[in-house]
Amino acid sequence: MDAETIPLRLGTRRSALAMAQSGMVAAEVTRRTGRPVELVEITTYGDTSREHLAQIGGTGVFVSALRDALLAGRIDFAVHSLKDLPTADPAGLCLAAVPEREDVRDALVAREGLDLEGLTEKCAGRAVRIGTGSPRRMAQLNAWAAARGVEVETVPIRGNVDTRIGFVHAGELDAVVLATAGLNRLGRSAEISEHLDPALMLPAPGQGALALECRADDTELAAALGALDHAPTRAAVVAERALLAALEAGCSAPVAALARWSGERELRLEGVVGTVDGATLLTMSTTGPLASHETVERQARALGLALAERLLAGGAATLMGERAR
Ligand SMILES: NCc1[nH]cc(CCC(=O)O)c1CC(=O)O
Repeated sequence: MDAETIPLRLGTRRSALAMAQSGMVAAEVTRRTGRPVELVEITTYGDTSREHLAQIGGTGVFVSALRDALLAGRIDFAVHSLKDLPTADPAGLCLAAVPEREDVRDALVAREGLDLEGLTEKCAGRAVRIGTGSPRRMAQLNAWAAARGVEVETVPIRGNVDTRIGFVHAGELDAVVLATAGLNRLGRSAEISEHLDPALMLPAPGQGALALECRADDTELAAALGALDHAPTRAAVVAERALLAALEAGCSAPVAALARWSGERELRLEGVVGTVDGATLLTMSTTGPLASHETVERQARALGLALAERLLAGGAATLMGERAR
């Protein structure tokens, strides 16, 4: 067989979201490179464990089995949700492409299609029960509730999108919070009752973006996959992840970050660090007019670092430390 017609093996988790994401990327790789792509299912610890994510150590549980398969040569490339990727660069692998980002916002899926306001009215006299296991979402929901003088009880849940939304249909929860991007990719955007404004709920670093990873020595494939790269998205997630890395926070810490372009050379980065109970939220932002004499990625990273330093000077480490007590 001709090298060009041997299918590329794309490793994917078996969850509906992972399959949807991998299927979309596979089609796009074929469209842009002419290479056929076959999906190879990989089971990760994050899929089999029933423990809460925070308890099994957070970062990387969805990712490491795919990386092992890559390094062992069982697959040629993998698609990850960027927000699930640990910030450390893995030895022997390269980030071949960051495709254009989906909607970055979190979404509320609530009973009777209500929004947050509507829920608080509906549940007058008792706490609104909202399912999420994410310390970042808990912190911001609790802060919102405190500012409004309403009662919200966050309920830790895990499981795939179906399971989570099922708690609402079963009447066990009033709502759940999920990433809009995931729901859109699953064709379930009609179930969203409110897109949460980033001013209320700043998303996780990398949310809505995907990462295509292959072996670093597979330079030909890396170059081919590069056709899917979207430079503005890559710069934005580089800034967000630089902030996360500098705070030394994993996905189990209440940290949010979002970089948005406002013009061709202006990247605005916003970060939130808080306590899970929402009693304190530290929100800061910075805007980088990016110079043309230096690479965008380098400057995006510097932006993330600078904002992290300001957050740390403002007490971010203490706030994150309070989470552990
Ligand atoms: N932590 C799980 C995870 N990783 C990526 C997404 C959604 C897709 C994305 O953000 O790109 C989700 C589910 C969720 O947060 O609702």
